[in-house]
Order: sequence, then structure tokens, then C-alpha cells
Amino acid sequence: MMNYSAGEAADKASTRGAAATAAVTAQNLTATRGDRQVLRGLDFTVPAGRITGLLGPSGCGKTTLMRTIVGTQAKVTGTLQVLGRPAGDPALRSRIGYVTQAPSVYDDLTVRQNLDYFAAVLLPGRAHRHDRRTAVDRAIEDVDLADHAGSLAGRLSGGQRSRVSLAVALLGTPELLVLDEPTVGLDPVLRRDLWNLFHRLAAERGTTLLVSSHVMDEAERCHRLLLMREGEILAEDTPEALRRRNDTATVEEAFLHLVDAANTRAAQAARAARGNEATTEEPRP
Ligand SMILES: Nc1ncnc2c1ncn2[C@@H]1O[C@H](COP(=O)(O)OP(=O)(O)OP(=O)(O)O)[C@@H](O)[C@H]1O
Repeated sequence: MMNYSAGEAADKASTRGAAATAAVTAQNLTATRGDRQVLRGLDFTVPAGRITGLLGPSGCGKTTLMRTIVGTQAKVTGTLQVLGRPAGDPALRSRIGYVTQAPSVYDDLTVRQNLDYFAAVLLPGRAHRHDRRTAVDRAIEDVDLADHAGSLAGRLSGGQRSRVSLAVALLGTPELLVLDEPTVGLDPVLRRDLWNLFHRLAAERGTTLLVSSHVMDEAERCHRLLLMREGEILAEDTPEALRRRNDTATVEEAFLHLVDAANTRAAQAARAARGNEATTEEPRP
């Protein structure tokens, strides 16, 4: 895979960020799972052609937010526009690639057979034979699995199987790629290679990427960040701006700073509410 300086690109992108159009726009977005409100009135945008990192602790609602964007989440309210259409619109299906945390590949097929199968669904018929072949070759190359193209998916490592899933999502050249924790369990070299691929997709194909992670050092590799906590967006900005605004050396420290500030605000609001209750109570006879 081509090497790439994420830092340089992030700097350039951050200066262009303000002019970028939005691939996703959310207003007052909520989602309920079971009887619990998991997303609590979110407002945010995901700029087109950039890598947006969705970061936050386990259970804060990252997967739910991604499912909402790709249109698979029930019990959603608010406004959510994706690539100029309401989320879930059938016309968006071929324009979005979604890779879940669990790789969705056929273990009894080889890597190439898996891709041939999904390519046949996307580009059916004899007339597309050449395009299918080109798309499959490119996807295998993209995820660096050329040496394993003939291996059964069931015999691959966890990281290799997730890369087959990613290759399937890349087949249709999606405009928006939604990746749920794509680097979990990967060694540092593979993680770096995948991030290089994400940057190439944004820079060369204009793909918009929304990538979730709970590993804060991955934040530095993104053009923009959505920092989430307990179903809310704590901050939305470039890594550089987050560090500067919070006067910290890393995004992780900025995140902790924002969490502390949010906790202090919540405690003050709770105290004020208790105070109001006490003053509005009827005097005892
Ligand atoms: N099917 C479900 N029914 C009810 N609650 C659910 C369901 N799935 C998830 N939740 C709850 O919704 C909340 C958000 O879950 P979600 O999977 O979106 O978080 P996450 O940030 O992606 O976590 P992780 O980083 O561990 O994948 C969690 O509290 C979880 O327990």
C-alpha cells in the first residue's frame, strides 16, 4: 500500500474544512433501543470527502449512530439528511458502504469468490463481466489481500476477514463509507496500512468516511472528529482545534477535559434543580 502522511493531509483538509459540503447533516436526532434513549438530540455534520472519526467510550452510542445514518436503526426521530436524501431512502443503498464490527463474509468461499459473488449482485449480467473483474481486482488490491485471494475466508485471521468485508463494501465505489471500529484487533502495521487506505479513498476517490473507534490515538489520523459520550456529542471539530481550544497536547487529554467540564455542568444543574425544588416546596403547616 502507498505510504501517506496523515498529519499533512489533516492540516490541509482542516484549512479546506469550512468550505466542504456536508455528506451528513443531523438535527435533534434521537434513537431509542429497548426502552432506553441511546441518542439524545444530536446536531452534527459530516463533511464530504473527508475522514470523520466518531470517538467515545464503549456503549456511548457509536454503533447506534452509524446504524441510524445507514438507515437500519428503528425508533429514530429528528432530521437526518444523508447525501442529500433522508436517511434510509432506498436510493441511498448503492451509494453507502457499511462495514459492521462482525465481518459478513462466506467462510466456505475464497476471498475472490466472496467478492465475485457480491460483484455479481451489484453488477449483474454478461455485459458487466469486465467491470466486475476490474472492481474485484481493485478491491483485493485496496485491502492488500492479493496474496490471499485464493484462500478460504474461514481460514483467514480475524483482521484479514474484516478486510474482506471492507473489500466487499468498496466494490460499488460508495460515496459514503461507514466503518464500525475497523481497526479493532489489528497489529500496528495493519492499522497504519488501513489508515493509509482511508486517506487514499478520501483524497483520490473523494469518498466520505465515517470511522468509529474507542482508541483515542486514532483521533489524530482523522480530518474531523465527533466526540461522543452517553448518547451526546461532546465536541465536533478538527483534532488540531480540539487540542488548541482545550490547551492540551493530545485529543485524548482534550476529551478528558471536556468530560470533566460536562460532569461539572451536570452536577451544577442537578444542584440548581434541587435548590429550586426546595424553594418551591409548600411550607409545612
Ligand atoms: N439491541 C439493543 N437493545 C437495547 N439496548 C441496546 C441494544 N443494542 C445496544 N443497546 C444499548 O445502546 C447503548 C449504545 O450501544 P452502541 O452499541 O451504540 O454503543 P457503542 O458506542 O457502539 O459501543 P462499543 O464501542 O462497545 O461498540 C448501550 O448502552 C447498549 O447497551
